[in-house]
Amino acid sequence: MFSGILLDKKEILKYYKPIAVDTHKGIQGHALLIGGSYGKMGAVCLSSKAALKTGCGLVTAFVPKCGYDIVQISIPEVMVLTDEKRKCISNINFDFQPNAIGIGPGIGQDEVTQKTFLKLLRTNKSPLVIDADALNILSKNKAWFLLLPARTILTPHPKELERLIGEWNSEEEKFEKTISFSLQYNVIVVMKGAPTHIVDGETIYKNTTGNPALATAGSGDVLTGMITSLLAQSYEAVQAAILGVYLHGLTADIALPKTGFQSFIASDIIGHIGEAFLSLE
Ligand SMILES: NC(=O)C1=CN([C@@H]2O[C@H](COP(=O)(O)OP(=O)(O)OC[C@H]3O[C@@H](n4cnc5c(N)ncnc54)[C@H](OP(=O)(O)O)[C@@H]3O)[C@@H](O)[C@H]2O)[C@@H](O)CC1
Ligand SMILES: Nc1ncnc2c1ncn2[C@@H]1O[C@H](COP(=O)(O)OP(=O)(O)O)[C@@H](O)[C@H]1O
Ligand SMILES: [Mg+2]
Repeated sequence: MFSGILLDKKEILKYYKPIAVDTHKGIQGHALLIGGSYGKMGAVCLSSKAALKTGCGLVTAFVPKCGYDIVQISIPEVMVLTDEKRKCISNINFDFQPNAIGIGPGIGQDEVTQKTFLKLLRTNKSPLVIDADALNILSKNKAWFLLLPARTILTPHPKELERLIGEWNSEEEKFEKTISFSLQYNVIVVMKGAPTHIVDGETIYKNTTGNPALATAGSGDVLTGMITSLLAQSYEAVQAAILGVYLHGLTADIALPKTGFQSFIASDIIGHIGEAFLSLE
C-alpha cells in the first residue's frame, strides 16, 4: 500500500500561491531555459512557452545559433540568447541572474555540450531543473553528481532514471534506490511515469492527475518549463515540482473530452495550463 502523500487538489492548495494584484513582470520571476540542438529545437520551444504560460514574468531561451529564428518566430514573448556554435550548445554564457534555470530538453550529448554543462554546474547560483539529455550527460559522468546544487530538481523518465541510478529488480528496489540517491545528493527526483512520483528524501508524493494522452513527444519538455517557471516564481523546490506535475497532468484531464487520447499533443498541454490554474481558484 502507498504510504506517502497523495497529490490531490486539497494537498495542492496548501502550496498554491495566487498572483498578487500589484505584481509586475520584474518580480514574477525570470526563467532561463537552456536546450535545443539541430533537429530538436522544438523541445526548448515547448519548455520556454510552457514556462511563460505557467506565470513567470520573463523567459529567456539559450539555444544554438540555428535556433535563433525558430524560437523568436514560434514564441515572440520569449527572449533569445545564442551560443557561438550553430548546431549545438558549446559555451553557456549569459549576463543576468535567472531566478531559475531549466536545462536539457533537446540539448544533445555532444562533447562540447558536456563540457559547458560541467562549467555551469561549477559556477551556477540559480535554482536548477535538469531534464532529458542533461540527465543523460550526468549519467555518463557520475562524479558530477557531487556538483549538483542542493535542492536541484531532476525529472527523469524511467529510462533516464535507470541511466542515473542503475537497474532495479522490483518497484520497491526502484524507490529504495531513488530515495538513497535523493538523500545522498540532497536533490528532488521527479520519477515521471503513470503515475508520476516525486521523491524528496524519504518523502514520496504520488500524483493523481494525468492520463495516457500525455504519452506524446514533448510532454516532458513542457513539464520542465512548467517546473522551472514555478521555481522562478519563488516556490520552494519540492513545491515547484509538486505543483508543476499536478497542473501538467490536470491539463490532460481537462482536454481529454475535447481531444481524445490520440490527437492530444504537447502543445495542448500548454493550451490548457490556464484552465488548470483556474480550477485551483
Ligand atoms: N520535438 C522535439 O524537439 C523533441 C525532442 N526530444 C528530445 O529528444 C532527446 C531524447 O529524449 P528521449 O526521451 O526521446 O530519448 P531517450 O532518453 O533515449 O529515451 C527514450 C527511451 O526511453 C524509454 N522510455 C521513455 N519513456 C518511458 C516510459 N514512460 N516508460 C518506460 N520507458 C520509457 C524507451 O525505451 P524502450 O522502452 O524503447 O526501451 C524509449 O525508447 C531529449 O533531449 C528530448 O528532450 C523529445 O523530448 C521529443 C520531442
Ligand atoms: N500513460 C501515461 N499516463 C500519465 N502520464 C504519462 C503517461 N505517459 C507519459 N506520461 C507523462 O508524460 C511525460 C513524458 O515525459 P518524457 O518521456 O520526458 O517526454 P519527452 O521527452 O518526449 O518530452 C511525463 O510527465 C510522464 O509522466
Ligand atoms: Mg523527456
